[in-house]
Amino acid sequence: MSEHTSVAVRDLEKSYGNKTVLDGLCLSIRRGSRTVVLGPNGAGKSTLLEIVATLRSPGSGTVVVEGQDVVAHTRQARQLIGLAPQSNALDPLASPQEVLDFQGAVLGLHARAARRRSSELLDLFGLGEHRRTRIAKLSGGTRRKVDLAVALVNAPSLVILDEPTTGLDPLARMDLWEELKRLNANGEASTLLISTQDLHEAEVLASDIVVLREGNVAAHDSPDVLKSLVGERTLTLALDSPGTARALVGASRAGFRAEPGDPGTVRLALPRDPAVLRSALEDIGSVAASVQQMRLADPSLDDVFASLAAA
Ligand SMILES: Nc1ncnc2c1ncn2[C@@H]1O[C@H](COP(=O)(O)OP(=O)(O)OP(=O)(O)O)[C@@H](O)[C@H]1O
Repeated sequence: MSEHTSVAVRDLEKSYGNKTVLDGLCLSIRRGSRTVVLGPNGAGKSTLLEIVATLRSPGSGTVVVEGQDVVAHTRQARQLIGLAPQSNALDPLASPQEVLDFQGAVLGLHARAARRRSSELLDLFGLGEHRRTRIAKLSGGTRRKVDLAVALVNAPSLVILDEPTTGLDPLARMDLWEELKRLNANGEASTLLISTQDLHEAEVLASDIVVLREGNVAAHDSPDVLKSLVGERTLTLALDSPGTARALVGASRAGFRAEPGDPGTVRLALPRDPAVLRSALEDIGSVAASVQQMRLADPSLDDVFASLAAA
């Protein structure tokens, strides 16, 4: 296992009855990354995360977290992991302070140390004003922050989040995404492993994306690299008349495509070759006076998902 690897998964197999969910899966999760696992329903995302989190046993294969094998050294591995489960599992009648103190006690901290850690985490998440409010009275977004705070009591090296923003409103989700990025940047959650169904969430959060398909890894790379693999960056120009657009397409040395069904526009997959790019810019320059609008579009994670996960 390299010093840059937080989680090393080798030949992981898991079946339920005769249904194979993970089929010899291999994966290295980069230390310091925000790794987001994507895949269609039933692809095995939760199963994978639960095995890494020591909540489920592998059928065969190995999972090593920060140097600790999750089967051979479950207790040691568990101490390195912070887990915020998919559904809200907190006692609705307890307060954030009580929940955090309790978690500290479960982890074996003395009362004073547990209280100190609770206070640090309440401050870190801006939960001070809610420290004595019953969980049941908190908003969904604030509860999710308490979940996260609970996951961080043991100052884990790896934080695992299964669908962290499900059920939250758009503002609460954005707030939580910012929080997660901040925690990752300041080292409180130095490696994040997150599953989601939501491509926008992946787009905002991920430094690395893993796409699962048929029990194995279909792709694992940065969002930008994955997007560049499945699609092209395109430039669309709206010109002042369909005639100018036709003339530009006809005279172009760089091979513009006309946008079907949209007269007066031309579309160019941005060339990677600098010489071709220059000639495209010269062609565009020749009709510069006619350009009304320009739009640059990147391939999206939807394109990545459609191409890799559903293939
Ligand atoms: N305890 C279990 N017993 C039997 N089958 C299970 C069990 N847990 C999961 N499965 C099945 O294993 C497959 C993978 O489930 P898993 O929850 O890991 O996928 P997922 O990618 O997280 O799905 P989703 O996106 O729907 O949450 C599914 O077909 C599911 O029905």
